[in-house]
Amino acid sequence: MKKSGNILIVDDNRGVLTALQLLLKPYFDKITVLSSPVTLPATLREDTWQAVLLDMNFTSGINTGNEGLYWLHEIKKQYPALPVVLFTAYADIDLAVRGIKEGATDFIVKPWDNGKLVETLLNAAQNAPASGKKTATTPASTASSMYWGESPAMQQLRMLVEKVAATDANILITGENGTGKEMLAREIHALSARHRKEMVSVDMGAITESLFESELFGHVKGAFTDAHADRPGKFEVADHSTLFLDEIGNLPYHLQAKLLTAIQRRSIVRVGSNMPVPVDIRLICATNRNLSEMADKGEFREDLLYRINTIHLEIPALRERQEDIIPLAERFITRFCKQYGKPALRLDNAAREKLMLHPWSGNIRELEHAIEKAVIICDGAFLSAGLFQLQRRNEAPEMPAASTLEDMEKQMIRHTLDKCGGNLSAVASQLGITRQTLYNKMKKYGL
Ligand SMILES: Nc1ncnc2c1ncn2[C@@H]1O[C@H](COP(=O)(O)OP(=O)(O)OP(=O)(O)O)[C@@H](O)[C@H]1O
Repeated sequence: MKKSGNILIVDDNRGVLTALQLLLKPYFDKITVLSSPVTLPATLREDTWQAVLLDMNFTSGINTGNEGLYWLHEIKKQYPALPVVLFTAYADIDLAVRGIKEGATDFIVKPWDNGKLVETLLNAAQNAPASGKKTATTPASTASSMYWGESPAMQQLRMLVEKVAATDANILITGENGTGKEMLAREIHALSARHRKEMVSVDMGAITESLFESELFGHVKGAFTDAHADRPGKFEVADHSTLFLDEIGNLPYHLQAKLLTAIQRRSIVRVGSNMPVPVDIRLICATNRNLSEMADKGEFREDLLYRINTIHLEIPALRERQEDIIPLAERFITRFCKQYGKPALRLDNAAREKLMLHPWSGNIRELEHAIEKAVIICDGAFLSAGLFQLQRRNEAPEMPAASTLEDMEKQMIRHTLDKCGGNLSAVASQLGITRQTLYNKMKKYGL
């Protein structure tokens, strides 16, 4: 029988550890046991793992299970795709359900049934990406810098992503502009067995109709005037990898059939050839449009929609997950402070409030840009509300558009001077700069 890779068992009862080592020996290549979770992070780094069996109650006498949940969290932060099975001494369904919500794959109640325990662990190990190769324990931080956030909607999305990333199911990602659809596609690719090859992206909104076939399916030399050599299309380039079709809702109706044929047949034919070339791709599509509504109106082929949305992931708008605004902003601040060689800046209270109240119609992209501008302009230790000139949709800009950073800074100072009736102390404080810096800048810009 083929064994199921490496398993790590954490439990503070040595008798349990010994029993499980004996029981699981025929099923796993390597069984490592830890009687304390303290060394768990280091042990995880030492090898690749297909599953972890994690006790929930470590501190004798305090059987709240919180310590188990804490360690579950720690594992999932670093290794989101690694299956974790919870092991609990009590049939504490609430706790187990909480664990499942927080990313555990399954749970086993003590005293356990041997057959069921083996089955549960083998199932979990099978769900590790890449049949249990390195991806199972590739730290999330190396996958991408995507921040999931604390909101229930994003946590739920994360759970779903961890389940489906390792499969080859076609995925449709929807969400408003700037919600992170492409970033999510990259995250899924990074968590999948296909991550060794780069994901191939195509912006369907940017492809001209005349180039559609050649871009996606390639061409052979002489197929048309400019076809000076054979050239593979994106489908072939993405062979054994992920093909990301962004803005799929912008694909004209008559071209949708051609895309459908390629997906259905799992092969393409280069323009000017009649030889089908098989392709093995995982398809992820994204759009900010409502494809079901488009299908109802006859603007999007229903059969294509059915093909591409085996799994549908909807990213909520940023305004619908307010609790994620400040943590995201703080991540961007750290990143841009490093990028622009600034000391670690912090948001002051008024700025926090302003960011929380803004509707962010441009979602995370808008927030990212707002933070970048504020970090560049800020001179003090705090990012103040005045540094965020946020514009609401359908509202005249607070200031006319500026073409360069200096223009922008000049306009921002002029605008704040007007707003504060020329009170320089108020202007300096609103902009988060010292009076001296304000004088210098006013002099520089002739204000
Ligand atoms: N969860 C996240 N954590 C950190 N940064 C994010 C996250 N989501 C999005 N971003 C950042 O926000 C910006 C927009 O993200 P992305 O391009 O993935 O959005 P999109 O939904 O595909 O946008 P569009 O609809 O315009 O194509 C990017 O710079 C990305 O780095």
